[in-house]
Amino acid sequence: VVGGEIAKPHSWPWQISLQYSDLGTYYYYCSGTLIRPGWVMVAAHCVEALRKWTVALGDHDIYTHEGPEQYISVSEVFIHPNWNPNNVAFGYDIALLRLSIDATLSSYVQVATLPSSGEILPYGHTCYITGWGYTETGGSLSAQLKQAYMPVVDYETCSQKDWWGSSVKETMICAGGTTSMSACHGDSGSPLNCLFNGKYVVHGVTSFVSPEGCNTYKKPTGFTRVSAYINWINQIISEK
Ligand SMILES: CC(C)C[C@H](NC(=O)C(F)(F)F)C(=O)N[C@@H](C)C(=O)Nc1ccc(C(F)(F)F)cc1
Repeated sequence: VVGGEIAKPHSWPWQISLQYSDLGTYYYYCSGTLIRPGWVMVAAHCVEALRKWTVALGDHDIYTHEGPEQYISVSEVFIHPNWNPNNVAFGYDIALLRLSIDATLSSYVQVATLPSSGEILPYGHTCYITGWGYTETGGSLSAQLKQAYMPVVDYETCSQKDWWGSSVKETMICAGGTTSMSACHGDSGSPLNCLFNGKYVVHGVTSFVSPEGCNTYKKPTGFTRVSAYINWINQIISEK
């Protein structure tokens, strides 16, 4: 997350970090959102590699063990069938991870609220991106969870040719792009938390930033629009 500030610890209790272990060492890889006690929503581009994934819940500083963390292994990965690893512009950058056991819910670990199917946010709607990704293009991960205000940019604006043009689809959400805040590498899969009647609803899954740099003018961060995938999510969760 470029810009913004360090989040108040555990104020985004559905935020998870996706780690993989290699010879006993854990590596932070991506972020995600707890959507059921036994299910996590991430970006498809995070889980293409066949790895032993572990989800860390109740985390704030990814490098120190502070107490409330739960580490749960992933038993199955469901990548959206239409995801094309060679073209993030097609969309479908969403995947679901089945946890080997259900997370224990507490004030540190909560399930996110998802939007209703087809819900579209208006231009300027208040959202926050949260994540441990790079704090600058070419920088490094943030040890502590960060948050940044990212107002929604509607499809009409975001698909203009000097913005993302035809690379953005209606199954995506654009946010930021004219402020000093953006997602950055490592924020992949992070939730876009949008205020609705005083509650935060997770409307986006962090998908892409400009190859020219994370916070590029008129290249807002691209998110998978969760409300376009509610039926798929419910189908996977109910039958598995
Ligand atoms: C691995 C990538 C698919 C996603 C990767 N995502 C991220 O770094 C994050 F954290 F913002 F989610 C990214 O944006 N990487 C940059 C370097 C990139 O490739 N951006 C990008 C590429 C193509 C388009 C296209 F095709 F849609 F125009 C848009 C952005």
